[in-house]
Order: sequence, then C-alpha cells, then structure tokens
Amino acid sequence: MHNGTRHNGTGAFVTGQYPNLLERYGYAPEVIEAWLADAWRRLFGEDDRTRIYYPSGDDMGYMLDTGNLDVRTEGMSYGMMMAVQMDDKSLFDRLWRWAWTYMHMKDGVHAGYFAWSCAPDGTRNSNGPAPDGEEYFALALFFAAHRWGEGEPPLDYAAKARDILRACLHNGEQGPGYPMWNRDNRLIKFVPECEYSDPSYHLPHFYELFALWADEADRPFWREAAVASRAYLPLACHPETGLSPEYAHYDGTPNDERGYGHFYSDSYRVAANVGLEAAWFGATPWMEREAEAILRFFADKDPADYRRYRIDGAPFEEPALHPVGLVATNACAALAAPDSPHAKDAVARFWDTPVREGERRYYDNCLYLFALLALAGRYRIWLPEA
Ligand SMILES: O[C@@H]1[C@@H](O)[C@H](O[C@@H]2CO[C@@H](O[C@@H]3CO[C@@H](O)[C@H](O)[C@H]3O)[C@H](O)[C@H]2O)OC[C@H]1O
Repeated sequence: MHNGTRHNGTGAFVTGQYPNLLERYGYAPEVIEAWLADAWRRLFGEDDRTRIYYPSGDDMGYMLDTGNLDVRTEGMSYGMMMAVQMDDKSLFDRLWRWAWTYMHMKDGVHAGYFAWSCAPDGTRNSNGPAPDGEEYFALALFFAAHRWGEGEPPLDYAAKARDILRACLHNGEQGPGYPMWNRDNRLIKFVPECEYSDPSYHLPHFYELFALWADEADRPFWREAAVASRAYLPLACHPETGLSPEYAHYDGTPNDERGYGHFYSDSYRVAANVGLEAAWFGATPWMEREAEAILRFFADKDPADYRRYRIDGAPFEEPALHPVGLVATNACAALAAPDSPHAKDAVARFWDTPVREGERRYYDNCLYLFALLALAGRYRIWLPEA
C-alpha cells in the first residue's frame, strides 16, 4: 500500500494524495502514461542515444554518467529510487547488488559509506563518499522494503537502509571517520570531512521519513534535521531570483572557494526538491515564494541560452551544461506554486523537451525522469504494510 504524508512544518501526517499537475494542466491521462513509458524506455532500454542504464552480468547493472564515463552513487541511488517508484524489483536489485559489491566500503576511514565514483568495471576512482548518494540509497531501500518485503542479504533492504543512516550520523564516534551531518547544526555536509554544505543535498522530506524508520535513538535527530534544512534553504536561496549556489557555507552564503559558488549543475535540484516536498507534504509559504521566484527568473529565458549564473541572476558567458535537466527541475518547481503565472508555461516547456541524447545526457535524463514522475503524481511515499 502506498500513501502520503503531509507536514505543517513541525511534523508529518498521512494523506495518500499526490497531485497530478499534468492532468490539472490539461494533459490527458493516456498522454501522460505514454510520455512516462516512452521516457522510461529511452533511459532504461537499449537505445544508445538516450540510455543511461547498462546491465552487467546475470544479476547486476549500473547507471553510467555518460559525460564522465563513471558510475556515481548519485546515479545508482537515483536509479534505485526510479525503479522502486516504477515497481521494477529486478532493476532495483541489479543496481543495488552492483552498488553493494563495488561501492560499499567495508573498512577504512569511510567504512559504511559508498565510494562516490567507480569505473564501469567496478574499480574505485575514489575512496570518498558523496552524501547525496547515501540519503537516496537509504530512502530507496526503505521504499523497497515496504513495497516488496525484506530479502536475504544484501536484499535485506530496510536493515541496509538503517545501517547506512547509522553510519551517516555516527561514523567517527568510535575512532577515525566523520559523520555526513554536522551533529550540532544538523545540516548535511558536502563531503563528510568538510564543514560546508550543498543546498541541493537538503531533503527535509526524506528526513521526515528517516525519522519514522531509522534506528529509534536517531529519530529525534532526523526530525531536527528536517527542521534545520527547512531553515537553511531560505538562507542559501536568493530572495529575488530563487537561485542557490552549488556549495554554500552553514550561514547560507555561497562558498566559492573551489569555484562552486554559483548557480550551476548541482543547484538545479533545489527546485525539484522543493516541488517534490510540496507534492508529498504541501508547500510552506517560503517554498511557494522560492518556486515562484525560480519560475519567474527563467520565464523569459530560452533553454538554448541557459548559462551559469551568479545567484543574484547575473549571467556568465559559460553556457549551462545541462539545459534539459534545468527545464525539468523548473517544471517540477510548479508543484510548489501551481497557480504561479509561469507554472503552466514551465510545464509546457518540459513537455516540448525530449530526453537528452549524446554524451552529457546522464544528469539531464535523471532530472527529467524524476520531474516527470513527480508532476504525474507517480513519485510516492511507500509506507510499511499496516
Ligand atoms: O569532489 C567530489 C564531488 O564532485 C562529488 O560530488 C558528486 C558529483 O557531483 C554532483 O553531481 C554532478 C552534477 O553535475 C553533473 O555534470 C554530473 O554528471 C553530476 O554527477 C553529485 O551530486 C555529487 O554526488 O562528491 C564527492 C567529492 O569528493
């Protein structure tokens, strides 16, 4: 059984309702179904122009970052979230076995985390993690447990999700290592060993669910992390443009130390996150304003001319690397401000945009499928069987 929860900023309660914004905007149910089926086939089928998933051996498979020719925890965990939403257990298990076999670190300073980048043959490119992967792995695994039940290790999904979240909060307590969340301010870090954040990693709607299903002792932390992230995002997003930097300090100011203090690829996900949170739990007034600001900022811009931007909106010469992904995340923002004068147009632009072909397609097409699922009311919370 699936159903949803709603929050009023302080907690969550179940409704089981998911807005289908596409239908509300006039797209026919059969058109939406065909759109989703087509996008799914293009990403997970055998069309070499658009695919981002590759089977490996008898029972594994991976998501390929086609621009960087590596396999990332980001993409693997996204693929698992897509698979559980689409009820494709075989795909989910293939991805999870690959991640568990090649990426999961059993020892070393980052034991319990996943190596964020591997080669397609499973060789590690790095022994460091990227926390957005862990948070998506954990929620996808909980959803899998709730849809399909626990299996034999490593398909003991909920147990694995709890192990991941335990590592995220407690690594470093008994020896070397670092938690992925700052235990004092409850904000997610860009990487465990740094003390700044990436606004696009903040998923308060996920933390509400971790607060229901993680180790009991850690549930209060997750509830507080949801509150902390909701307080952080308004600091990191520009009040006029809605744009946020890729990396930001704990006070929300852009962290440009490594050249990531602008609105660029990572940042696009903030709009999608706000949209999905609104679909799951309803929008707070800030979420509505944020979505409205982003929709307004991009309303008169042609995707062919999307750029890197300062968060105040000043454009750089450099074009956006993932314009299709940005069209998708902007459309998703409409879920938080469906009556905005620009919302319907943003969704129409998404409808007019095909999934991306070519070398850089991976990130765009991940954001595309997530946006489509969310807008169609098909990106859902999967609760345990009553
Ligand atoms: O330095 C790495 C850091 O790069 C890594 O972050 C992951 C990679 O970047 C993020 O997404 C990318 C956005 O731009 C697209 O072009 C790429 O295809 C995406 O992969 C991703 O969310 C991060 O997980 O984290 C570990 C650090 O050591």
